[in-house]
Amino acid sequence: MSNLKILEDHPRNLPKAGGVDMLAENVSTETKIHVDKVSQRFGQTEVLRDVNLQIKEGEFIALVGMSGCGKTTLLNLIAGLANPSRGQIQIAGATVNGPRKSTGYMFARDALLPWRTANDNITYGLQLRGVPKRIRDEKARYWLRQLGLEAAGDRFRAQLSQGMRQRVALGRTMALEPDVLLLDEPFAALDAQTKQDIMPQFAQLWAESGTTIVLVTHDIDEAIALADRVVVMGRLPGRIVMDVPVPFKRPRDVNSLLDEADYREIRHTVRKGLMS
Ligand SMILES: Nc1ncnc2c1ncn2[C@@H]1O[C@H](COP(=O)(O)OP(=O)(O)OP(=O)(O)O)[C@@H](O)[C@H]1O
Repeated sequence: MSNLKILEDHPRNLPKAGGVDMLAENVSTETKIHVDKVSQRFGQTEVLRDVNLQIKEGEFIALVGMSGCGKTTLLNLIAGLANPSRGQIQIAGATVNGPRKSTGYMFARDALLPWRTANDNITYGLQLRGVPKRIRDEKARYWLRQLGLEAAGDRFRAQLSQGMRQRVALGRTMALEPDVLLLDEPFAALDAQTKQDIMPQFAQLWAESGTTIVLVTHDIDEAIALADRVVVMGRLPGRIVMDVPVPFKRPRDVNSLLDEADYREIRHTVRKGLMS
Protein backbone atom coordinates (compact mmCIF):
# COMPACT_ATOMS: atom_id res chain seq x y z
CA MET A 1 0.00 0.00 0.00
CA SER A 2 1.22 3.48 -0.74
CA ASN A 3 2.45 5.54 2.17
CA LEU A 4 1.08 8.50 0.33
CA LYS A 5 -2.60 8.83 0.75
CA ILE A 6 -3.41 11.63 -1.59
CA LEU A 7 -6.97 11.82 -0.76
CA GLU A 8 -8.98 11.23 -3.86
CA ASP A 9 -12.42 12.49 -4.68
CA HIS A 10 -14.83 10.96 -2.32
CA PRO A 11 -18.60 10.91 -2.67
CA ARG A 12 -18.92 12.49 0.75
CA ASN A 13 -16.67 15.28 -0.41
CA LEU A 14 -18.91 16.49 -3.20
CA PRO A 15 -20.23 20.03 -2.85
CA LYS A 16 -23.33 20.14 -0.75
CA ALA A 17 -26.55 21.65 -1.93
CA GLY A 18 -26.66 25.20 -0.67
CA GLY A 19 -22.88 25.60 -0.74
CA VAL A 20 -20.20 24.94 1.82
CA ASP A 21 -20.79 25.30 5.53
CA MET A 22 -19.79 28.68 6.82
CA LEU A 23 -17.11 29.20 9.43
CA ALA A 24 -18.06 30.06 12.95
CA GLU A 25 -18.11 33.79 13.60
CA ASN A 26 -14.98 33.87 15.73
CA VAL A 27 -12.84 32.16 13.10
CA SER A 28 -10.56 34.45 11.14
CA THR A 29 -10.92 34.37 7.36
CA GLU A 30 -7.27 33.41 7.04
CA THR A 31 -7.90 30.24 9.06
CA LYS A 32 -7.20 27.26 6.81
CA ILE A 33 -7.82 24.43 9.25
CA HIS A 34 -10.26 24.77 12.12
CA VAL A 35 -10.51 21.93 14.60
CA ASP A 36 -13.58 22.82 16.62
CA LYS A 37 -14.23 21.05 19.96
CA VAL A 38 -13.30 17.69 18.53
CA SER A 39 -13.59 14.55 20.64
CA GLN A 40 -12.99 10.99 19.50
CA ARG A 41 -13.88 7.71 21.14
CA PHE A 42 -12.94 4.21 20.15
CA GLY A 43 -15.36 1.99 22.08
CA GLN A 44 -14.93 2.82 25.76
CA THR A 45 -11.71 4.73 25.20
CA GLU A 46 -11.81 8.47 24.84
CA VAL A 47 -8.79 9.27 22.69
CA LEU A 48 -9.34 12.98 22.04
CA ARG A 49 -11.23 15.38 24.26
CA ASP A 50 -12.39 18.82 23.20
CA VAL A 51 -9.52 19.58 20.87
CA ASN A 52 -9.54 23.13 19.51
CA LEU A 53 -6.98 24.28 17.02
CA GLN A 54 -6.85 26.97 14.38
CA ILE A 55 -4.17 26.92 11.73
CA LYS A 56 -3.70 29.82 9.35
CA GLU A 57 -3.26 29.54 5.62
CA GLY A 58 0.40 28.78 4.88
CA GLU A 59 1.24 28.11 8.53
CA PHE A 60 3.49 25.26 9.63
CA ILE A 61 2.38 23.51 12.83
CA ALA A 62 4.29 20.77 14.63
CA LEU A 63 2.18 18.49 16.79
CA VAL A 64 4.09 16.75 19.57
CA GLY A 65 2.95 14.46 22.36
CA MET A 66 3.72 11.23 24.14
CA SER A 67 3.22 7.99 22.26
CA GLY A 68 -0.45 7.03 22.11
CA CYS A 69 -1.83 10.48 23.02
CA GLY A 70 -3.88 10.73 19.83
CA LYS A 71 -1.70 12.63 17.34
CA THR A 72 -2.30 10.27 14.41
CA THR A 73 -5.98 10.10 15.32
CA LEU A 74 -6.19 13.88 15.03
CA LEU A 75 -4.29 13.83 11.74
CA ASN A 76 -6.65 11.16 10.36
CA LEU A 77 -9.63 13.30 11.32
CA ILE A 78 -8.15 16.35 9.57
CA ALA A 79 -7.51 14.11 6.56
CA GLY A 80 -11.17 13.06 6.58
CA LEU A 81 -10.28 9.38 7.00
CA ALA A 82 -12.67 9.20 9.95
CA ASN A 83 -15.34 11.40 11.44
CA PRO A 84 -15.02 12.77 14.98
CA SER A 85 -17.41 11.48 17.66
CA ARG A 86 -18.10 15.12 18.59
CA GLY A 87 -17.19 18.49 17.13
CA GLN A 88 -16.15 19.23 13.60
CA ILE A 89 -13.22 20.09 11.39
CA GLN A 90 -13.29 22.66 8.63
CA ILE A 91 -10.75 23.25 5.92
CA ALA A 92 -11.01 26.49 3.97
CA GLY A 93 -14.48 26.98 5.40
CA ALA A 94 -15.87 23.59 4.35
CA THR A 95 -16.65 20.86 6.85
CA VAL A 96 -14.45 17.81 6.36
CA ASN A 97 -16.73 14.83 5.81
CA GLY A 98 -14.34 12.62 3.89
CA PRO A 99 -11.01 12.68 2.08
CA ARG A 100 -10.28 15.86 0.22
CA LYS A 101 -8.52 16.00 -3.13
CA SER A 102 -6.06 18.72 -2.21
CA THR A 103 -4.99 17.30 1.14
CA GLY A 104 -1.71 15.35 0.98
CA TYR A 105 -0.76 12.78 3.64
CA MET A 106 2.67 11.26 4.06
CA PHE A 107 3.84 8.69 6.59
CA ALA A 108 7.08 7.79 8.35
CA ARG A 109 7.96 4.85 6.12
CA ASP A 110 7.94 5.32 2.43
CA ALA A 111 6.19 2.68 0.39
CA LEU A 112 7.31 3.54 -3.09
CA LEU A 113 6.03 1.17 -5.73
CA PRO A 114 9.04 -1.11 -6.26
CA TRP A 115 8.34 -1.71 -9.94
CA ARG A 116 8.32 1.98 -10.77
CA THR A 117 11.35 4.25 -11.03
CA ALA A 118 11.77 7.33 -8.82
CA ASN A 119 10.48 9.39 -11.74
CA ASP A 120 7.41 7.20 -12.15
CA ASN A 121 6.73 7.09 -8.43
CA ILE A 122 6.64 10.88 -8.39
CA THR A 123 4.18 10.91 -11.26
CA TYR A 124 2.01 8.10 -9.89
CA GLY A 125 -0.67 10.27 -8.27
CA LEU A 126 -0.75 12.54 -11.31
CA GLN A 127 -1.28 9.53 -13.57
CA LEU A 128 -4.17 8.36 -11.38
CA ARG A 129 -5.71 11.77 -11.93
CA GLY A 130 -5.34 11.50 -15.70
CA VAL A 131 -2.69 14.23 -16.08
CA PRO A 132 -1.10 13.91 -19.56
CA LYS A 133 2.34 12.29 -19.75
CA ARG A 134 4.13 15.40 -21.00
CA ILE A 135 3.00 17.41 -17.97
CA ARG A 136 3.70 14.50 -15.62
CA ASP A 137 7.27 14.25 -16.89
CA GLU A 138 7.76 17.98 -16.59
CA LYS A 139 6.59 17.90 -12.97
CA ALA A 140 8.75 14.88 -12.18
CA ARG A 141 11.81 16.67 -13.59
CA TYR A 142 10.99 19.72 -11.51
CA TRP A 143 10.60 17.77 -8.27
CA LEU A 144 13.63 15.58 -8.87
CA ARG A 145 15.65 18.78 -9.29
CA GLN A 146 14.09 20.44 -6.22
CA LEU A 147 14.90 17.43 -4.10
CA GLY A 148 18.44 16.93 -5.39
CA LEU A 149 17.54 13.68 -7.11
CA GLU A 150 18.30 14.58 -10.76
CA ALA A 151 20.60 11.62 -11.15
CA ALA A 152 18.20 9.16 -9.55
CA GLY A 153 15.13 9.50 -11.75
CA ASP A 154 15.65 6.12 -13.42
CA ARG A 155 16.42 4.20 -10.26
CA PHE A 156 14.04 1.74 -8.68
CA ARG A 157 13.19 1.66 -4.97
CA ALA A 158 15.82 -0.99 -4.15
CA GLN A 159 18.48 1.26 -5.68
CA LEU A 160 17.64 4.23 -3.48
CA SER A 161 18.79 4.98 0.07
CA GLN A 162 16.18 5.52 2.78
CA GLY A 163 16.74 9.28 2.61
CA MET A 164 16.28 9.25 -1.17
CA ARG A 165 13.09 7.19 -0.83
CA GLN A 166 11.68 9.72 1.61
CA ARG A 167 12.53 12.51 -0.80
CA VAL A 168 10.83 10.68 -3.66
CA ALA A 169 7.77 10.14 -1.45
CA LEU A 170 7.82 13.85 -0.67
CA GLY A 171 8.11 14.64 -4.38
CA ARG A 172 5.13 12.41 -5.06
CA THR A 173 3.12 14.30 -2.45
CA MET A 174 4.25 17.75 -3.55
CA ALA A 175 3.70 17.03 -7.26
CA LEU A 176 -0.02 16.96 -6.54
CA GLU A 177 0.29 20.50 -5.21
CA PRO A 178 -1.68 19.96 -2.01
CA ASP A 179 -2.85 23.08 -0.20
CA VAL A 180 -2.83 21.12 3.08
CA LEU A 181 -0.06 18.68 3.86
CA LEU A 182 -0.28 16.23 6.76
CA LEU A 183 2.98 14.57 7.72
CA ASP A 184 3.15 11.74 10.24
CA GLU A 185 6.77 11.51 11.34
CA PRO A 186 8.12 11.73 7.79
CA PHE A 187 11.74 11.91 8.94
CA ALA A 188 11.59 9.29 11.70
CA ALA A 189 13.19 6.54 9.62
CA LEU A 190 16.18 8.68 8.67
CA ASP A 191 19.58 8.76 10.31
CA ALA A 192 20.56 12.02 12.05
CA GLN A 193 22.78 13.26 9.22
CA THR A 194 20.27 12.59 6.44
CA LYS A 195 17.61 14.24 8.54
CA GLN A 196 19.79 17.32 8.96
CA ASP A 197 20.30 17.45 5.20
CA ILE A 198 16.64 17.05 4.33
CA MET A 199 15.06 19.38 6.87
CA PRO A 200 16.34 22.72 5.50
CA GLN A 201 15.53 21.57 2.00
CA PHE A 202 12.03 20.71 3.12
CA ALA A 203 11.62 24.04 4.97
CA GLN A 204 12.62 25.82 1.77
CA LEU A 205 10.07 23.85 -0.29
CA TRP A 206 7.37 24.72 2.20
CA ALA A 207 8.30 28.42 2.16
CA GLU A 208 8.03 28.48 -1.64
CA SER A 209 4.81 26.49 -1.86
CA GLY A 210 2.68 28.29 0.72
CA THR A 211 1.20 24.95 1.80
CA THR A 212 -0.42 24.68 5.22
CA ILE A 213 1.39 21.92 7.10
CA VAL A 214 0.66 19.79 10.15
CA LEU A 215 3.71 17.75 11.09
CA VAL A 216 3.52 15.05 13.77
CA THR A 217 6.87 14.36 15.34
CA HIS A 218 8.46 12.97 18.50
CA ASP A 219 11.52 15.11 17.96
CA ILE A 220 11.30 18.48 19.76
CA ASP A 221 14.33 19.87 17.93
CA GLU A 222 12.79 18.96 14.59
CA ALA A 223 9.54 20.64 15.66
CA ILE A 224 11.31 23.86 16.69
CA ALA A 225 13.55 23.87 13.62
CA LEU A 226 10.63 23.62 11.21
CA ALA A 227 7.42 24.98 12.67
CA ASP A 228 5.80 28.36 13.29
CA ARG A 229 4.08 26.89 16.35
CA VAL A 230 4.68 23.78 18.41
CA VAL A 231 1.36 22.39 19.61
CA VAL A 232 1.72 20.03 22.56
CA MET A 233 -0.81 17.30 23.29
CA GLY A 234 -1.24 15.88 26.79
CA ARG A 235 -1.72 12.25 27.69
CA LEU A 236 -4.98 10.39 27.04
CA PRO A 237 -7.54 11.59 26.54
CA GLY A 238 -5.53 13.69 24.09
CA ARG A 239 -6.06 17.42 24.40
CA ILE A 240 -3.99 20.43 23.59
CA VAL A 241 -2.07 21.58 26.65
CA MET A 242 0.25 24.11 25.07
CA ASP A 243 0.65 26.14 21.91
CA VAL A 244 4.16 27.58 21.69
CA PRO A 245 5.07 30.13 18.99
CA VAL A 246 8.56 29.71 17.52
CA PRO A 247 10.04 33.18 17.00
CA PHE A 248 13.22 32.34 15.06
CA LYS A 249 13.80 33.82 11.61
CA ARG A 250 14.10 31.57 8.58
CA PRO A 251 16.07 29.94 7.16
CA ARG A 252 16.94 28.38 10.51
CA ASP A 253 20.25 26.80 11.23
CA VAL A 254 19.56 24.16 13.87
CA ASN A 255 23.17 23.95 15.01
CA SER A 256 23.44 27.64 15.80
CA LEU A 257 19.96 27.69 17.36
CA LEU A 258 21.10 25.13 19.92
CA ASP A 259 23.28 27.80 21.56
CA GLU A 260 20.50 30.36 21.94
CA ALA A 261 18.88 30.88 25.32
CA ASP A 262 15.44 31.35 23.71
CA TYR A 263 15.80 28.01 22.00
CA ARG A 264 16.63 26.25 25.24
CA GLU A 265 13.69 27.93 26.94
CA ILE A 266 11.22 26.85 24.24
CA ARG A 267 12.61 23.35 24.39
CA HIS A 268 12.22 23.27 28.17
CA THR A 269 8.65 24.60 27.96
CA VAL A 270 7.65 21.98 25.39
CA ARG A 271 9.20 19.19 27.45
CA LYS A 272 7.24 20.32 30.49
CA GLY A 273 4.07 20.35 28.39
CA LEU A 274 4.74 16.77 27.28
CA MET A 275 4.76 15.62 30.90
CA SER A 276 1.36 17.14 31.71
N1 LIG B 1 -9.13 2.59 15.11
C1 LIG B 1 -8.86 2.48 16.41
N2 LIG B 1 -9.58 1.69 17.23
C2 LIG B 1 -9.31 1.61 18.55
N3 LIG B 1 -8.33 2.31 19.16
C3 LIG B 1 -7.58 3.10 18.40
C4 LIG B 1 -7.80 3.24 16.99
N4 LIG B 1 -6.88 4.14 16.51
C5 LIG B 1 -6.14 4.52 17.57
N5 LIG B 1 -6.55 3.92 18.70
C6 LIG B 1 -6.02 4.13 20.05
O1 LIG B 1 -6.03 5.53 20.26
C7 LIG B 1 -4.89 5.93 21.01
C8 LIG B 1 -4.17 7.03 20.24
O2 LIG B 1 -3.57 6.47 19.08
P1 LIG B 1 -2.76 7.36 18.05
O3 LIG B 1 -2.19 6.46 17.02
O4 LIG B 1 -3.60 8.48 17.61
O5 LIG B 1 -1.59 7.94 18.98
P2 LIG B 1 -0.26 8.69 18.60
O6 LIG B 1 -0.16 9.85 19.53
O7 LIG B 1 -0.20 8.99 17.16
O8 LIG B 1 0.82 7.60 18.97
P3 LIG B 1 2.32 7.37 18.44
O9 LIG B 1 3.08 8.61 18.80
O10 LIG B 1 2.78 6.18 19.22
O11 LIG B 1 2.25 7.14 16.98
C9 LIG B 1 -4.08 4.69 21.25
O12 LIG B 1 -4.38 4.22 22.54
C10 LIG B 1 -4.56 3.73 20.20
O13 LIG B 1 -4.45 2.41 20.64
